[in-house]
Amino acid sequence: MSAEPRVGIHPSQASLAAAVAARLITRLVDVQSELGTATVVLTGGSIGTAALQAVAESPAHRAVDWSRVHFWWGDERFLPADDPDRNAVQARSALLEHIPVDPRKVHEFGSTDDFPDQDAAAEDYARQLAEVASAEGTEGVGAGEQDPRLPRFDVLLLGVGPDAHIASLFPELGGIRTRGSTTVGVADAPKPPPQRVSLTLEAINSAQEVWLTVSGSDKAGAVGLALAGAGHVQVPAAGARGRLRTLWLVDQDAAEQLPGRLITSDDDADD
Ligand SMILES: O=C(O)[C@H](O)[C@@H](O)[C@H](O)[C@H](O)COP(=O)(O)O
Repeated sequence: MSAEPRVGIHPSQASLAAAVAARLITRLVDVQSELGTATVVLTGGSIGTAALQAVAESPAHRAVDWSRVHFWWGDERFLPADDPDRNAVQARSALLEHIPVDPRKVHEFGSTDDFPDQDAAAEDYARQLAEVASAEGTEGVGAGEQDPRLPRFDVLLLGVGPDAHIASLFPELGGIRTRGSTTVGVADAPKPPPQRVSLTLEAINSAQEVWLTVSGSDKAGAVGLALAGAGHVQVPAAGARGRLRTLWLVDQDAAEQLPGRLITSDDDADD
């Protein structure tokens, strides 16, 4: 089971980041009231980081019990643990250092400090995912049968590159074609640094809700192609689907080449 994409358009990058933050807070509160613990998968990139900063700045974030939120990442740059280009380092300074997280629930990808290469870091992340999944069991799972190798992802955030990559799954490369594993090491990413680790498309698509957050006219072609139904090997963003909801949250500039039938305001994105 997977959900057809819905699109919400925002006037500017700042209003998009604020809207993603407000949605995320609301979703986490809702999941916590139903299940106790909630799980979010974070993304790197400009809008992903701006949204985390907007969560930190929103007084509403106090409604979330952050000690009962699990944080995972969709991908990571394979660099030293404290490198400022790591998605996790950026997420820490944008949000995680400002809220009372439980450090045992913050699951960063391994770094060059601890692993000889990106494949070893990817294997370790798959092991961590499976371990948390087995501790979680199948209680309170949402739409569809839960993959035993993966915890329940309530919201999975993705950025989209101008080439339509998501996480570190780039067009036509090995990562986007990977089947049968939940994570993958990437050796040849066209966006620096070349060495990265990523969830696979099958892991991404196990999420209850997938939100693709996109800003800027350099992404308009990628958004247009993905929503016009392109194939996921050429246009990885086209393949991202949540089980319950697939939301494209974009700003006006990124929406320039959207197929007309998909143009709605953000208020309609949930209909
Ligand atoms: O490591 C990364 O770079 C990201 O995880 C990547 O998938 C990112 O989200 C997109 O490239 C969009 O990035 P921007 O919003 O900065 O263009």
